[in-house]
Amino acid sequence: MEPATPMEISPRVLPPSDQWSPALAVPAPVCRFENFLGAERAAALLEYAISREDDFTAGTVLDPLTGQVSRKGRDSLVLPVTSRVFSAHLADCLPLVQEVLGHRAPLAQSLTVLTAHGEGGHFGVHTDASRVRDVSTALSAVYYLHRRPRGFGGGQLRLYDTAVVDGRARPGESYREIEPEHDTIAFFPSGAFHEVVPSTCPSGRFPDHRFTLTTWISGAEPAPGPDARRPYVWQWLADAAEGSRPLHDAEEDHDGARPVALPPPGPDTRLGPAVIRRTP
Ligand SMILES: O=C(O)CCC(=O)C(=O)O
Ligand SMILES: [Fe+2]
Repeated sequence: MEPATPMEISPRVLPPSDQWSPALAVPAPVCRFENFLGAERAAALLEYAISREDDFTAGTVLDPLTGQVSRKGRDSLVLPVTSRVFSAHLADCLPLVQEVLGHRAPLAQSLTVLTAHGEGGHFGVHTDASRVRDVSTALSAVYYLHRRPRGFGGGQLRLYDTAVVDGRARPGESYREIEPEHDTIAFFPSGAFHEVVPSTCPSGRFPDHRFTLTTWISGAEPAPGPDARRPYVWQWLADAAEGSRPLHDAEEDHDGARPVALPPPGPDTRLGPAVIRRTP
């Protein structure tokens, strides 16, 4: 068959205009790893989380306008933790994550909490501005754990697009949903609006909850002024998140998490841009 000749769409059909006013919907960059810790370590970590049932407390939020700590819009259990091994694994992944997300700022420290969502568990739309030093350069990472077969329903992570209209950014209405699959981790900008949709847990048993290790990764110092090299998407996300930035300069995390320094990536890191480039 002869290939069809392209037809010019006449300007009578599509008249020229100098009045374009594009409304962008920019998806938040996200990077997911499957089998992040591997079956054995993931299973051990899940059993550890379950064994600490009595130590979890109700998760809090920080009101961006008043700086008040409350439980508004959130029903999650939390337990602040640290883990040298988890931090080292994160550090090994970060060069690749930064490349995929178009992230350029240096990263130095992380805060981590274990969380559990059961029947009616949820976390309303928010940014992670209250957890990080500079929301325009920080990363959030959520590592998921659950028993199989899964004892909960729902609980997807919804990552909202940013709408940019006439150069002004605001949270969009469209979103991408991430399934909380066992032994997977999702990295995304802390300035991106996101939520945990309500979960169900028919058995009501703690081992059937939706568990996470949630981490916020920041630079050591607030990033200096506007950075000309910062990709647009990070600037837009930061602009849209501006209203959610807490006013007070908290020294303490509102769920009790403590910052720990990230180690440098290991010398025999398997996960790095160089490894990807060598792949044919
Ligand atoms: O559990 C999740 O999927 C996300 C949790 C979250 O957004 C948070 O703890 O700030
Ligand atoms: Fe969050």
